[in-house]
Amino acid sequence: MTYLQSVKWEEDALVLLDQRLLPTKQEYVRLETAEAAWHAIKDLTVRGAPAIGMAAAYGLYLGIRHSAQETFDGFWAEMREQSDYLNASRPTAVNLGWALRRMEQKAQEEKHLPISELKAVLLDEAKRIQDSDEAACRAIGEYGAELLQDGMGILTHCNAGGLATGRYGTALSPIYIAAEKGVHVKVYADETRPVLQGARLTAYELQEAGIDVTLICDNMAAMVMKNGWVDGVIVGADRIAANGDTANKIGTYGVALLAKAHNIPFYVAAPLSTIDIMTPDGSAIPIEERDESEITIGFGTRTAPEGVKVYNPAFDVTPHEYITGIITEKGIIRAPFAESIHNLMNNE
Ligand SMILES: CSC[C@@H](O)[C@@H](O)C(=O)COP(=O)(O)O
Repeated sequence: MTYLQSVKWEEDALVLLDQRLLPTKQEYVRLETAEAAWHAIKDLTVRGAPAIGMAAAYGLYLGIRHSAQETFDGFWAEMREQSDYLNASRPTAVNLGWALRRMEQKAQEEKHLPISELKAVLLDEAKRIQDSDEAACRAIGEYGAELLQDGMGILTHCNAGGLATGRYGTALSPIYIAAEKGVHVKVYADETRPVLQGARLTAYELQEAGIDVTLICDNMAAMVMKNGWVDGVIVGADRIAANGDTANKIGTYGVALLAKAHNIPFYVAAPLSTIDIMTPDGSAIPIEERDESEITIGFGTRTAPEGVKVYNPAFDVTPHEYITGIITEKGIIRAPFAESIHNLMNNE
């Protein structure tokens, strides 16, 4: 399988695959400041919840690596400021805040170190966040692959594949791992309006990996299900509330309703870092609204009248009652989700 790494630490800089350019161009951008990382997260150069978390962790290191502070208190004040700044780049994916908190916790644990050594420890922590995320994605794939059988049709929405994280991704990981074991499914990839992560990224990476993929417009999912071509849905997540309600790319809720209507199991695949036990239910998940130009001038051509009112939420929330199971690196959890999530997170 072709493996395009979307987040790398290379020669003292954060290096990101520019996901806005795929599938026609593969270009990496080199970022050396927290401001550059903030903009890359905001403008979707790097995207997908876990990758946003990794980029933020490296971004925080970039923000403090030249700090002239000599005491921990001074350094900590600067670090908190940079962390709050990066945390404000996008509101929905909880992995962003999760990764920043993990960096802060590391700084507190190692506060006795001289500042120069503490900086090195923080860079190591960012690398560890990336490594543990990639391992979690592989484990998600192992659990999820058990749900798949040769010849099944699987529908997915947005990009929660290797381009959203490491080699395997979250929602696509079961498909890749199953293929490694000789179990081949047929994937239907929703193109995912407005910015087409499904078309540009999911269809691209599955095709590169030699997986049978068929691209459909979002509004074709019902027909494809009615035709009997879909045996299961697997999507990623940007934030999962304590009761299992799940925020994912806009359109996911509609897919879940369709799956329910057609009696098709609907799975969410996500690492534990995407579960936010501080958010009681979906109504408390902040939903990012993005610029109207994503809809009116999507790809360089104006497709709507000047001045038309536009509503552009980037995510929606699927209530837990439409979710068959959540595939995590610790196994598949099922209803009652509040209880399953509580048990899972308290055993961590
Ligand atoms: C792996 S993140 C979950 C995805 O399914 C999806 O919602 C996503 O990639 C997030 O969207 P994006 O706005 O591209 O960052």
